[in-house]
Amino acid sequence: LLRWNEVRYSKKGLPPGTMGWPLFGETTEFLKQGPNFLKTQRARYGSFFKSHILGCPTIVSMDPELNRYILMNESKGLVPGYPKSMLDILGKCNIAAVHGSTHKYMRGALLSLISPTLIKDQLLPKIDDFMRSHLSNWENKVINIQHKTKEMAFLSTLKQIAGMESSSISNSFMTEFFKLVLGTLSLPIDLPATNYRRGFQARKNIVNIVSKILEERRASNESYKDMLGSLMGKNDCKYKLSDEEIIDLVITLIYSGYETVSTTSMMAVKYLHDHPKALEELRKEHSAIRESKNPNDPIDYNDLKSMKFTRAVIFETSRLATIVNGVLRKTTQDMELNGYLIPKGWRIYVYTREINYDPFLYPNPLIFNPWRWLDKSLESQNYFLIFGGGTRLCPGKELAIAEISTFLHYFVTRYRWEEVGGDKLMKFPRVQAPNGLHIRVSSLNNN
Ligand code: HEM
Repeated sequence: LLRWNEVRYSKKGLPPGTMGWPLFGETTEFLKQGPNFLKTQRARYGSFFKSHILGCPTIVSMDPELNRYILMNESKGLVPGYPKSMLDILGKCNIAAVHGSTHKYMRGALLSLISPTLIKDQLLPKIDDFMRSHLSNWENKVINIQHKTKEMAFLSTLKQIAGMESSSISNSFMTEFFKLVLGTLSLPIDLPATNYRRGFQARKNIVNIVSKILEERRASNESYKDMLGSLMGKNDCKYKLSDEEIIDLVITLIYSGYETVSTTSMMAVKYLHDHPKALEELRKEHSAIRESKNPNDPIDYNDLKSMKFTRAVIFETSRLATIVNGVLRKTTQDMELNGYLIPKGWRIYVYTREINYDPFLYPNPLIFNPWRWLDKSLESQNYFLIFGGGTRLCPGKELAIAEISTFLHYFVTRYRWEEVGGDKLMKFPRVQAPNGLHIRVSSLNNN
């Protein structure tokens, strides 16, 4: 069977590599050995090789320059190639499902909600208000920081979208959203009790919740200063979206920022715990900001811009933990890439993980060293792909930094913490603590 499968994919012009077993390909090796499997294949076949993973013939590209080229050239037929379960559940107007002019329009609508001016005037005050109360009364408790950061990422975004505080609606929305996330990461098997079926049902429930909010708002004639308010704005909004598009945009916003922001926050807590010098420097930055204010004054935009070391901690955490291993594209036509012929419909795994550990780009790459990012030019290098690149460069980058920075502000100025210990951390295929990451928290002022 192995041989037959290799012959089947031995078309002239394809990149080197192996295809594994019919149907399953090399998925087991990929999931079990993760990055090591890809590194071994690279050692054998170079930085551009073929494989068959997660149900699809796939080209793995690990070359930084080629990766950038692929991300810049969507118009040549290199469109997002996310799995079916993800696209089904996130909706057909979801940003990853649309291309060309529709993508431009949806992206424009999204960017209009998170511009620097809006972050400054509307979003940051909401984020501050949320973090201030979310991070209260943690002292003298054992906290599962993974759970808390997940709640935080979801509820803080919901507040920005619909001005919603913790309530029965936001809690049922959160329960449904967690099911939706699991569904997008599952195999698309539509049978009762599968995560896929549950995720799909959760989507329907979320559509109902948001539709109801839209109806109520239309009936009330009030104007709302939040993202939904802008999207529904009749005359002053440049982007006119249907209800279906508004709902899919809401799901896009929550989904894209959820795991990225929560996991980066959790891993920052982990790395800061393990590196007291970095924690001391970070605390110094935040204490100085706090001392210049009254206890109830919020963090403002100038404070945020002054948090140079915090920004460095966020980048170093994203780099070292590799929260995003890479992004997926697929070919819409047969095409030539890097001197090879790639058939239509093949997936391309733009694998960026190894760049993060390249000793020439990041000396001592396995050491947590936020100071390296104080050299601002590192952030604008061509190989910096932590937030993607090209036409789909993460539009939420600065918003994510605002959220994580505000979280860290209240966390390090209010508390000290130690790990309870023994919690397992997985780095691949997703960064997560399967049984939670537990910390014992005490008040900073009690010592
Ligand atoms: C540390 C936090 C974050 C990281 C590391 C991150 C990373 C990324 C990456 C790598 C991509 C490129 C995906 C691709 O090319 O297929 C991306 C796209 C995207 N991100 Fe983020 N992201 C973060 C936070 C956020 C937040 C808070 C939002 C909310 C607004 C967001 C919204 C999006 C959207 C909508 C896209 C798709 C853009 C498009 O297709 O045009 N991200 N992000």
